[in-house]
Amino acid sequence: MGRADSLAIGGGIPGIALMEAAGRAVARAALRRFRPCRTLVLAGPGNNGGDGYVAARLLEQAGWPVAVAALAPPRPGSDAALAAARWRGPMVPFGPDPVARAGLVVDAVFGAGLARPVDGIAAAALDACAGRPVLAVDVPSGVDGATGQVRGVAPQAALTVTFFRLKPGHLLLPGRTLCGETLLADIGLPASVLVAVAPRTFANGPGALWRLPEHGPAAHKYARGHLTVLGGAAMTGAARLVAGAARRAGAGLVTIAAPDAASAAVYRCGDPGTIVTEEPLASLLADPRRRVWVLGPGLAPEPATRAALRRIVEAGGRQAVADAGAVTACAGAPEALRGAAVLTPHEGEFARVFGPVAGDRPGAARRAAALTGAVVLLKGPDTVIAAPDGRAAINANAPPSLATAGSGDVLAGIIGALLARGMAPFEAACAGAWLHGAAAGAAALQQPQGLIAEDLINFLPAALSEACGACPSRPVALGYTR
Ligand SMILES: NC(=O)C1=CN([C@@H]2O[C@H](COP(=O)(O)OP(=O)(O)OC[C@H]3O[C@@H](n4cnc5c(N)ncnc54)[C@H](O)[C@@H]3O)[C@@H](O)[C@H]2O)[C@@H](O)CC1
Ligand SMILES: [K+]
Repeated sequence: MGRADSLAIGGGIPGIALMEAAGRAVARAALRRFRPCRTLVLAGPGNNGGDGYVAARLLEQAGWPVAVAALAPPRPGSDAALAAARWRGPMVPFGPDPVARAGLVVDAVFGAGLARPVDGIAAAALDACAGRPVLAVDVPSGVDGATGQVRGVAPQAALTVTFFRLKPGHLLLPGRTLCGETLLADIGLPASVLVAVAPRTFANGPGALWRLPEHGPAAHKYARGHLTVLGGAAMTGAARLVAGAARRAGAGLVTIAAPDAASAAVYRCGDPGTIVTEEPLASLLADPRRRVWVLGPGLAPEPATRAALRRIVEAGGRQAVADAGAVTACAGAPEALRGAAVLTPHEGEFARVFGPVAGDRPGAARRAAALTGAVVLLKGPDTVIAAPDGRAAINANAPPSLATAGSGDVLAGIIGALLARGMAPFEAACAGAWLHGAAAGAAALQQPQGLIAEDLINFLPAALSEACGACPSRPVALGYTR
């Protein structure tokens, strides 16, 4: 964001014009969302505070009773100093006391320039915001815009107004929750600066599905991909969920390869696809049409699992999704994951192989992707998908109902199916995470309580149809003649 600002300023847009636009967006949001009330603007010494002075002036012009409390004066000659000079209304001492008397607090203490944990009187004033309506400028002060983590303290905002584009901290937890509702305002930065900035972090959406390869009318099931799920002898339900999800997500053919002991259980519980048992891996790998493999759900984290992954990867021309046991089987030997297409660990599994996430999900996922050469999908309510080339997407459409056993198996199956259908690993993982959340969202509308992973599978076709149906590049149907 800093680079976008300076490119725009270098391109002839004055910094104060951007600040005026930002402050105007904040004032407008206050006028729309809150009733006129005694309003306190907490202003920091940087440009975030500058936005606050502008908002204070405009709200006062709208007739609201406004006061500003400044943590420290802006640097002389800065845009923020100019914005502060244009504020002629009352100043009150900074601290918790004026916060306690305010009907609305505009939090303009720190934004993108947060440099260290918030402490002292700034922390006391922000702590005093608890229970009061807070409108945060750019981000609730104390939330790290790059990681979503709280540094020191941060208030719970009812509304956050941010500028130009969302930042990772608006999507990652706990930042996303602390923002309350997030409103994105256009402050006149031209979209062309994005090309120059070339961001490597994205908010995940259904866009990757628009590139789902299409198959002509003559395509047979192998053209839509043959997916093999390597299942274990215990926890047979996991392989079943993977296979069921993969079939609903459009794989042409799905096979579960499982030990003999598992077959009765797999058959008994529904219709997962084809099942082969006790067939040596070598003979399964002899068929080149078995291009995509999902390993892990229901497999034990043991050397045999690791060896199976290596054999599949080293067979060449194969894509492997490693989940759960297939990931943790490589604890202490992350290089064994090299050559896999997509890894889908949750934070605990991730830590066992790559070390603790330590509050930086995008950073941790990127490091693991660079180390293994695989796309790393770090699961959670704020799933991060990182590619070895440094791209990362943050997925924020997952409802809490997804936190249930088997939900990760469904995700692995979706990703496997999208790979089988010809998507590239990063796109398949991004699209898979989105579909998973969209299916859960649709399920929650029909059935707000009691969602289980099996139900999720049934909502996949609708989620897939909706996401693909939104595709602008699809040809328009010509209709039929009678
Ligand atoms: N031209 C621009 O760059 C624009 C910036 N905008 C606003 O500017 C903000 C970024 O401005 P800045 O880069 O000036 O940064 P901030 O205003 O977020 O904060 C920087 C200031 O806070 C101090 N500081 C940082 N962490 C501290 C801590 N923990 N305790 C005490 N002091 C601390 C720094 O020493 C510095 O003085 C954005 O969040 C946005 O609100 C908007 O006005 C749009 C235009
Ligand atoms: K702020």
